[in-house]
Amino acid sequence: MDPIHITSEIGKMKTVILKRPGKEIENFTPRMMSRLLFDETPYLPIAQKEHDTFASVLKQYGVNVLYLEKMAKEALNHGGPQVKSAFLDRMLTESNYPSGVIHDALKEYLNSMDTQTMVNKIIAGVRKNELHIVYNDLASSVSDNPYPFYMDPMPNIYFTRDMSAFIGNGVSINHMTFAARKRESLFNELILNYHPMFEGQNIPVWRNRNHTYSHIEGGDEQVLSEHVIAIGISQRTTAKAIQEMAQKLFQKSSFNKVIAIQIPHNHAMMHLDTVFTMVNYDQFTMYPGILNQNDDINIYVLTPGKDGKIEYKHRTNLKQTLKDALHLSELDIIPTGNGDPIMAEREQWNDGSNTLTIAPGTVITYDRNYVSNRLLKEHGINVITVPSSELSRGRGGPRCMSCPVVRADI
Ligand SMILES: NC(=O)NCCC[C@H](N)C(=O)O
Repeated sequence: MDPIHITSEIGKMKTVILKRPGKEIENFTPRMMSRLLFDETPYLPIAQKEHDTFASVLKQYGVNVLYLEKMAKEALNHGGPQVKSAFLDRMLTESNYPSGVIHDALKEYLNSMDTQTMVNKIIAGVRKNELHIVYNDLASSVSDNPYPFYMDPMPNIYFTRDMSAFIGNGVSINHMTFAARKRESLFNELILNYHPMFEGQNIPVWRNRNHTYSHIEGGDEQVLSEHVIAIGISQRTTAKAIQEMAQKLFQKSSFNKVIAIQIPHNHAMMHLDTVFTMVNYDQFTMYPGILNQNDDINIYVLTPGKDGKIEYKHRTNLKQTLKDALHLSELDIIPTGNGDPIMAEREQWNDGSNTLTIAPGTVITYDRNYVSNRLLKEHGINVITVPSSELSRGRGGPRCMSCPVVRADI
């Protein structure tokens, strides 16, 4: 079996990568929140408890749960001192210290820790009062302002869905949109290159993180079947990135159709999976607010054309487009909040459309979205709920908090 195997969004989940929330989610102030893409200041002990419940539900259903922070440590230890040094240089460069006295001091500080503490520290952020640096050059002296951090925390990293996505037997390691999240995928790159689970396995990289003008995030990438992938054109994923990805997938994989779905560009629905997810062979959830007054939405269906070119067709009927692509005669689209405009908007905000399917027709959702959950059950879905008062403050749900590596074929 390949170390990576994702041919659907719903096949029985075998292996998943999570990140347990740590100090990073309480190492910021209300003034930093919007830049760090948070809407609140979570209470860490409860967030951890809720996350542990989420992990234990996955384990009860037979999923092998891996932790990103532990895999990063294992990759660094396996790679040895040179890999560790290069990783720190890259992380410091992307934290705006490519060289100089601050770079050197931070590197020495981080290197003095055992590897797991170092990984956790990078994620939690480094405050200025943790080390005493004597500035000896203009650039460093000028950066000596009242801002309390040398390295910002990475509070969004528990949304492991977004920094990378496993697709088929390969991976996309994502160049993310906002500065608050860009460094996160350095961990995914490290794990792919040096973790014993992946190292030396020639894993196809459908797209790497070295892009400047286009970006993509895993919340927008959904494998619908072994031939079809849906990708959101969103606040976080550009049409150019989708086109580049389609080109690579059409050349080197079994995928021959990309359904690009254009969703509104705003923080409440930053990724496709905040408004649309697949929950069974022929069932999806959808937030009705993404459709216009005629129940239309802009969809572009990309297929391989002549001479390596890509053809695309504009469509507007989501249901029919999905039925055609998945060869289904019927399709059930279950509206978030049962279509009630107030409940739909409230529950979408708290990730009511962000269901995580762990087997066909079995999903994990947040308990707080009781209207959407009830409706899912009425449509025959087996709904397992997890507590969510603190986890939801980061604007992501069960799908966002999971990065599946292996699923059984459907
Ligand atoms: N796939 C997802 O929708 N992930 C949720 C990401 C939430 C995070 N606060 C962000 O804005 O990136």
